[in-house]
Amino acid sequence: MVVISQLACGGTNFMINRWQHWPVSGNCGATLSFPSLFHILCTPRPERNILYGKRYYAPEDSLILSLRKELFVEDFETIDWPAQRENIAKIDIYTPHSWLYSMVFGMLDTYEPFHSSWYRESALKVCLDHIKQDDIMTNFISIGPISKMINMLIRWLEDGPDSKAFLQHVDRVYDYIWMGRDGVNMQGTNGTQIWDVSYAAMAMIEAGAGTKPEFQEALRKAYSYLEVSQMVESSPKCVQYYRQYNKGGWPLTTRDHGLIVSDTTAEALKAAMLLEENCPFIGSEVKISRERLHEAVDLLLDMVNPNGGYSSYETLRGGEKLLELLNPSEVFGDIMVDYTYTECTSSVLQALRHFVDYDPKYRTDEIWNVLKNGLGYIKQNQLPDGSFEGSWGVCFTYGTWFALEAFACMGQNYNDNTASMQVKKACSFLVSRQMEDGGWGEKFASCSERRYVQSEKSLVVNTAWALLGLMAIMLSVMVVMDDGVGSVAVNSSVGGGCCVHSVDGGVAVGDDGVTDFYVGVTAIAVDSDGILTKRFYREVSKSYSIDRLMMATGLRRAYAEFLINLVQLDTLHSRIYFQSGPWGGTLSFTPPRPGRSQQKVSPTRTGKRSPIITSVGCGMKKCPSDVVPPPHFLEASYPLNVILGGGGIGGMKGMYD
Ligand SMILES: CC(C)=CCC[C@@H](C)[C@H]1CC[C@@]2(C)[C@@H]3CC[C@H]4C(C)(C)[C@@H](O)CC[C@@]45C[C@@]35CC[C@]12C
Repeated sequence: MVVISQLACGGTNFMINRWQHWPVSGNCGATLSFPSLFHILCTPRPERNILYGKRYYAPEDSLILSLRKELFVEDFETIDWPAQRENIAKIDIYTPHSWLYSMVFGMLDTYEPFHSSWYRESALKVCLDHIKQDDIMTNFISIGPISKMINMLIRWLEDGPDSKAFLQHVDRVYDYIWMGRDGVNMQGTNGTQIWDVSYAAMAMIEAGAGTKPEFQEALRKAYSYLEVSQMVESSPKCVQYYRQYNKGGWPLTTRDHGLIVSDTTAEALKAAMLLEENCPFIGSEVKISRERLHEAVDLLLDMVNPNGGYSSYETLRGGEKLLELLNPSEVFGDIMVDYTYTECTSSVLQALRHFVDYDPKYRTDEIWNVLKNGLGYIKQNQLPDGSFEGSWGVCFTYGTWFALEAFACMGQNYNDNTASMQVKKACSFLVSRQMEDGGWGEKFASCSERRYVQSEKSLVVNTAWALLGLMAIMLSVMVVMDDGVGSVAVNSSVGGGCCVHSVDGGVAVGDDGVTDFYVGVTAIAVDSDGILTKRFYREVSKSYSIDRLMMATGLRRAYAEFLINLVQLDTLHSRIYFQSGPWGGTLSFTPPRPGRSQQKVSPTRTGKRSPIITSVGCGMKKCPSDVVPPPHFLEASYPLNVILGGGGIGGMKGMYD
């Protein structure tokens, strides 16, 4: 197949070379292993081979001529196309062509004038067959926007402008296209619908929406959407066409698209279970049968890679080192096979771990095996500074959040001293990156430079991820509140100063004595690209009052009072006391002293202690000797500055109350 696809194209045709001016270059590729991620991202696709192999030309008309003038600075006819293959703007070269790539294409250039027409014909037939199958399997949406357009062009050329195939393609152009303020745009995927619905449903459940009548309809619809979107059948041809079988899985976007993703399947499965568990009204009309949930588990168990990790669309195939040498894309790295990722693995572990409790009888031993190996895989990914590099969000904050969620779902937390060294290091990493303003901010450049690049100001999304990671692993105390609003989870951190607490009702509370005051209004939502989870944080003030807090968050008075009637903080890893009473005063405490017992805190507070909210201890009484307090954590009295962040528990609840 490799040979066929290479023979089907060549190196010197002007159309192919023209494509090299685009981020996705036009060379044919080395494999047809459908439908790995690199097929979406880059170029080795049969459709290009066909356009080249058949020498399709559009007749020159005035539009084409004027486009040539617009696009090329030099006279089009005089351009030496073969020489342009390596002529790429510096800014676009992320992965330069390898020696192997240049050599192979050099050889193909030489072969091109003498190529065998018979061999080419049969290779093109195979390519066309793959394109047709791609159209059928994706309902003419195709894997991504690039192959979509080229498939469509080929069906136009092969089948004709009035053909059913071409018209079916036209119908699905709108899955990608949208009108933005800057004109017509095409998105990189036909959406992120299932991913979004799963996360949104889980956020609503966390926020307590499951018991609020006004949210029933939305949650019911979310569940129905998951029900209709699950893949119920794998094509019998998936092996023949190099596809991952997809029965039981969920795609990132829609069922029509059909390409399941491991972590989307995991998140959708988790959401379905949580909806059933937390919403009594779910299941009365529409029900995802137990059998279908089993099919989702089967698919996840089947997608595990030998290293214990999970890829996104398919299992790791092919020799990645060799194939990477044939990466033609220039602008992307590590795309030739679907690698394994901390994030995908973490999502799968969370879903499977939840499933074991949901249905303790189904394939339990196999699931535990996958869980154990999966955590082992994640551990291996830890970098010396404690962080985990993410691939699908920015970047170390995102990866570390997912890693911590994986450790947490496997039972590690600070509450009962089960946090491993890896977890401590990961938390230390996050804590060390907390900025003076209390938040976290990691620049996009982290992804390309592969090192943590801090932003000037903290950022909403990064702050949320860091807090979510810390909260996942450090939940330590639950206190039921007297006004029935909810419960409080209080956490302390390894870094010595910053404590991250999560409070049911919309906020997480942290206090490191220098942090600003943030209020999380926590809608879990999806960002403008529809990809990433967000919790919204709003900076309110450095000094605050109940009224401002209420105004900023929409919290009702009793709850706002509770929040700001916090907190006696008995330093690192230690003890939290809650006090009620009028807000005011300062909080004095002694910083942690490595290796020594914690000092008692003497709050200068007014007001009476609540009979209901009692003091609670949370584990360690001794500060571990390796803890170095951050420089700002000095022995002093501080105004009680608090981070209120979007709590993992019940983010939006405060908003409803
Ligand atoms: C290069 C061009 C122009 C288009 C192709 C882009 C697509 C390959 C990618 C656009 C969205 C992606 C990144 C998609 C987004 C969600 C993630 C994820 C968070 C679910 C992740 O965990 C697994 C991989 C993702 C599915 C992604 C894969 C690649 C895109 C579709």
